[in-house]
Amino acid sequence: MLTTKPFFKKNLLHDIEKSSKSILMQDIFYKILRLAKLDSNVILVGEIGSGKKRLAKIIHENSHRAEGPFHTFYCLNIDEEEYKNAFWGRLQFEDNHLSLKYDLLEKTIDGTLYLDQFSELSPAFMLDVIISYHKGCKQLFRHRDDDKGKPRLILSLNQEFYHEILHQDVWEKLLDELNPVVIMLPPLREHKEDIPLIIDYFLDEIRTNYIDYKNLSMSAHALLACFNYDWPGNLLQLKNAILQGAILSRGNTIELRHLPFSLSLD
Ligand SMILES: Nc1ncnc2c1ncn2[C@@H]1O[C@H](COP(=O)(O)OP(=O)(O)OP(=O)(O)O)[C@@H](O)[C@H]1O
Repeated sequence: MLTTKPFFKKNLLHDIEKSSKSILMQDIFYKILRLAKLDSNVILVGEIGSGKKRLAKIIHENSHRAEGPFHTFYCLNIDEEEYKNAFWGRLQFEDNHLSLKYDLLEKTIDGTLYLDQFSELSPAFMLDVIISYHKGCKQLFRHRDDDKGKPRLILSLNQEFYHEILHQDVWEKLLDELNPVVIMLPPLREHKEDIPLIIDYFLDEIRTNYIDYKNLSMSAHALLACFNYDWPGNLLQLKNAILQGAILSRGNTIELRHLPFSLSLD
């Protein structure tokens, strides 16, 4: 299903400059918006909690698939049966005949399929998943003479794992099978200039969602500690720290003592 929606949302470029002070991040956003227009598959590489899924959604929302589904398939601890049903199709008896149903692929026709934590799979299983995806699509779209409708794949890879497989055969094979654009997402400590903006965003989210937290703010001392800390768990860790601070401050001003202890050690 093609939509008449513009590829780039109105004022999005302006929004990018507003949402990140880091040249590194702005550059990634510009790249993301350019590739969103295309149908290429994407591999997002980054540390835990660095914003891979959020970026995947931005790609989806700014593509011609925006009106279609965005579906996440979580690869951590998937059992074989679940995987087989998802990609290989399951037999179904309907209207007096047997047919193959591809639940996951059917759910994401005209949309985006996000394979979260893809690097948790063994290399052999990774290739199996991708080959099964191609086979499933071939079956599903066998009556169509083009690729329209085929879900776009976005894979998330943990940064450490990426460095491990970079020189292995499996990486070459993945590139051959997917022909992807690879985007490297920096950890938060490499775009610290965004920390005040991101904290504002999280505070605002809490103020909007919880009536008892309407007056929530953060002291300059606490903000400085957040700025000085390295955030190994990236945006996810920062988000949780702000949430903890909000609760302990009872919706008032978050002081350094309300934040996780590790911030006071820096
Ligand atoms: N630029 C941003 N501004 C505000 N919040 C953000 C930003 N990027 C990510 N987040 C939020 O930070 C949290 C972590 O982001 P996300 O889930 O996208 O990370 P991830 O890299 O996919 O995580 P994981 O490694 O656990 O799969 C989410 O709650 C997300 O909404």
